[in-house]
Amino acid sequence: MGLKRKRNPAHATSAPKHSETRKGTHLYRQDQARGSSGSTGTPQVDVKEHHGVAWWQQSRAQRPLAFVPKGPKGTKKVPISDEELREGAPCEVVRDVLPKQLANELLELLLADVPTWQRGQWIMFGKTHDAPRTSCYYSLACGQAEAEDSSDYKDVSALVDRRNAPGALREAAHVIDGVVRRLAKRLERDLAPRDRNCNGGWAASYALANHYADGQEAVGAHADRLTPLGKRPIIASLSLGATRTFRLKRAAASGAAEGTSIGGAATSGLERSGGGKGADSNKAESAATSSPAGGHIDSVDVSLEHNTLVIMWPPTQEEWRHEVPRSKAVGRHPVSGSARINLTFRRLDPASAARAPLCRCGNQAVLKASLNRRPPAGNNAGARDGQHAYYFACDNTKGSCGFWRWDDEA
Ligand SMILES: O=C(O)CCC(=O)C(=O)O
Ligand SMILES: [Fe+2]
Repeated sequence: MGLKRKRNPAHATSAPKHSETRKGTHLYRQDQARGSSGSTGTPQVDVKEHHGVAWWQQSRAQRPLAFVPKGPKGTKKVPISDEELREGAPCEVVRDVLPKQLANELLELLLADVPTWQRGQWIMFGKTHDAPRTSCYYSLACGQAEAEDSSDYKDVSALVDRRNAPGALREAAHVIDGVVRRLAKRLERDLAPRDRNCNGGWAASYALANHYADGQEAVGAHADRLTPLGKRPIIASLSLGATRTFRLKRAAASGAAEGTSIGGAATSGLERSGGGKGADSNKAESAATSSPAGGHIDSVDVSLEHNTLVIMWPPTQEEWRHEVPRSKAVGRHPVSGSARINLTFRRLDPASAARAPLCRCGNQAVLKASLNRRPPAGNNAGARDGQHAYYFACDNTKGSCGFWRWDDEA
């Protein structure tokens, strides 16, 4: 706090520009350029040029970060621009989001904290497994971590503890709140009323931190829990350290049948869908339907470089799944090496958490979105945004009691 930092253009324009003159940038970019010839973790691309400029000559701002699969098997990756990503998927990337010095300081500070983070656990067929990453919650609610109700969290596991965010993390959250609110202006009417700028705008109340020591650590395909965040949440995801691939797929395109639900998968259950074991293998599934022109995207890989923010706008958690697959090609960072830290900035919606009924097991049921989008006859579930029907269901991974109820919130 209180440190003088250079102003970042990302905070002032909707298409942040890379500053060639920013102090300290030059050295770092040389390092990135070295990495880009082989080890940035960027997906293998079959083209050498994008928008007429050779790959290695492109500045960080021009270099495409998003790639869609092409060809019948989806093995080729075609770069798309930031605008094409924004048009084809409900998410966008902001490069160099934090002042460089703050991003580096935050990385070092969190790396020092990492040995105290814990592995979440998940249960499959009655067996408990350790998550392939370590995690921790940082509360941004003004030093209130102890006072908050632990049942409000549970994105990961009751095992993962919460602590008050250090100053640099609060400062980063403040910058990110501002960036999200600025970019949210054009989406105002698609946002949940609580997040609209006319109601004061979105602000993160906590950050879920994940540490991936190397390319063997991952998170499987999932949607983040709606229960603690409410319907149509905004989630802002900051990457620090090594470069990894963030894969987004439409839930319907990843094999979900009509009526399939999404949005209730706890991170503790993520590995069920493949992140634990060679998640790269599901690459080809939706390849044929992705448009490199950006009009319609079913699947996209985003290369997450140090200090890049991905904003998942609604309805990402309702309609898409995201993952960080295992990978041999991790783009090393000068400070963290092969390790990557991710912070997902989220806003708790205590009213949403409080509405979840108890299932017959006596646990809080989870809120899920139905992908078939049809509110049931005679029920106003889903009528509020006209897009999704929502329901509550038992979340007991050791054996469901079968509890299920439409959410009829008007
Ligand atoms: O590491 C990432 O980029 C994603 C993490 C994530 O999806 C989660 O914590 O829910
Ligand atoms: Fe997630």
